[in-house]
Amino acid sequence: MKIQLALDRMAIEDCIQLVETTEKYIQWIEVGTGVIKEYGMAAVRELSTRFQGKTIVADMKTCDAGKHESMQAFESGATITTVMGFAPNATIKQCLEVATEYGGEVMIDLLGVETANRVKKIYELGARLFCLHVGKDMQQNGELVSSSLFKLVEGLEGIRIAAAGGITEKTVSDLLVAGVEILIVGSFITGSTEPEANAKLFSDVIKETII
Ligand SMILES: O=C([C@H](O)CO)[C@H](O)[C@H](O)COP(=O)(O)O
Repeated sequence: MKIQLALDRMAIEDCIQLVETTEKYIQWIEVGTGVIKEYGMAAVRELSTRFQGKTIVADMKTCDAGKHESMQAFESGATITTVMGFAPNATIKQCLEVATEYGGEVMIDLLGVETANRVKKIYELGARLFCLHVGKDMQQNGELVSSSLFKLVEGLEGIRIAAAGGITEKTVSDLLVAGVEILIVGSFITGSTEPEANAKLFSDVIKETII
């Protein structure tokens, strides 16, 4: 089980400060798409250099130019890069090939993917790390990561499942029980006036659920 702290839509200084405040409780650091769009790969370089004990996820959300963008992520110190599940197979394949070359991994972001058949195809390309994702805009309509999303990955052997989208201390236990291994949490921690307390609470609930 891993907690991935999603750093999004904030200044690089705030990203650093948030990780320093919460690092006892988190294992993976997501350099969010918004942060990458603001600062470029310098953000990934900065966070991977500062927090060498952590797994760095570059949330590239690649949907084309798979080879180039994955190389950018790994060359900048990322351990994992993300590619959209609706990207062309050729793009996903390139990302997976580059990850193998660099000894990294690819997380398939299933935002916008609606059928298990599509996920099976991606699995056949070699992907093993999938993220069930309810996007920011969908959250505004009251949507949450729910059991219906798990149907997308049902029956796929040897995969690891991540989940993202408005996860809080109230929803994390059900996700763990449903088989999520990587719990991606953003606003619950980063949008809080007490990020350390919320990170601790999140981690405590997980520990209690696992026991
Ligand atoms: O990936 C994310 C989103 O698409 C914005 O780029 C978020 O980092 C992810 O959803 C986690 O954030 P919260 O929903 O705030 O927990």
